[in-house]
Amino acid sequence: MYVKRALIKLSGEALSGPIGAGLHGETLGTIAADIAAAARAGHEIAVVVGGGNFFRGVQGLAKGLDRPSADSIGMLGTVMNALALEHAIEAVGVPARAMSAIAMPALCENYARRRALDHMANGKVVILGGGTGNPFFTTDTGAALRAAELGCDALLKATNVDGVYSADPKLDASAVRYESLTHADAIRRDLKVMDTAAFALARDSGLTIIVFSLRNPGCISAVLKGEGLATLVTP
Ligand SMILES: Nc1ncnc2c1ncn2[C@@H]1O[C@H](COP(=O)(O)OP(=O)(O)OP(=O)(O)O)[C@@H](O)[C@H]1O
Ligand SMILES: O=c1ccn([C@@H]2O[C@H](COP(=O)(O)O)[C@@H](O)[C@H]2O)c(=O)[nH]1
Repeated sequence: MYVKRALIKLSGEALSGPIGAGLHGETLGTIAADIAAAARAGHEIAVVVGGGNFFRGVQGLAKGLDRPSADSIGMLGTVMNALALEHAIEAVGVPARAMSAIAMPALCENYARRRALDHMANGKVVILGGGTGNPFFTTDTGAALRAAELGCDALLKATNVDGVYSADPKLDASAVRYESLTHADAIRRDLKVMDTAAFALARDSGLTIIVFSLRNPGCISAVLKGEGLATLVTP
């Protein structure tokens, strides 16, 4: 499917490239160039960034933090990624605006739906940090929420696997890849590529999810044109 207005959920872990944690400059540059090319080609783009390359709430729980504190640290990690991506996209000549669900006005704009829509209409790539702004959620759910409220044509989940499998392909070599499935299938089979809340919100909003790997340069532009290897999760 051709996607004019897209919400791209970018895995934080993918931004760490071969170093496995934090930010890998070359990987960040490659992804930013791909997003910039898509914006130049006329796609309206909002990006929700994950934070797995810096911190996930579960890591904090293991250190004895309570869930809200641990999740707050995780959300801060996503804002760090948003600022890095904003800079990398602007460095290749496309205007971008980082917006945070948690107010930190010295660093970036607060997220506001109408303002984000204005930026997109004016050709800016909007990068959304802070997830939903609430603990007990993930950036996948944040991505489904923003995709619905910004009227996006699809949610692109850009990650480190090339689609949705019958089980986690990193843990089960016999897992079978789906070309397409429904949100209800994904929830019923408890497929962990996204959390259940994200699948349910996408289902209730009639939002198609496209899951694909970030491994190949140019993959985001290709998927937006309806090309490339991906799994479609449809209503
Ligand atoms: N059924 C499945 N099909 C495909 N991938 C699956 C499945 N079950 C679990 N996974 C795993 O889901 C992961 C995708 O999550 P991703 O890396 O995008 O994490 P995230 O939490 O959304 O982002 P971050 O890296 O920022 O934490 C893959 O690493 C993959 O191994
Ligand atoms: O709405 C949200 C989004 C995220 N968090 C916390 O941030 C980390 C990193 O996000 P990922 O989706 O795993 O990339 C997550 O583990 C949560 O701890 C949040 O609290 N609320």
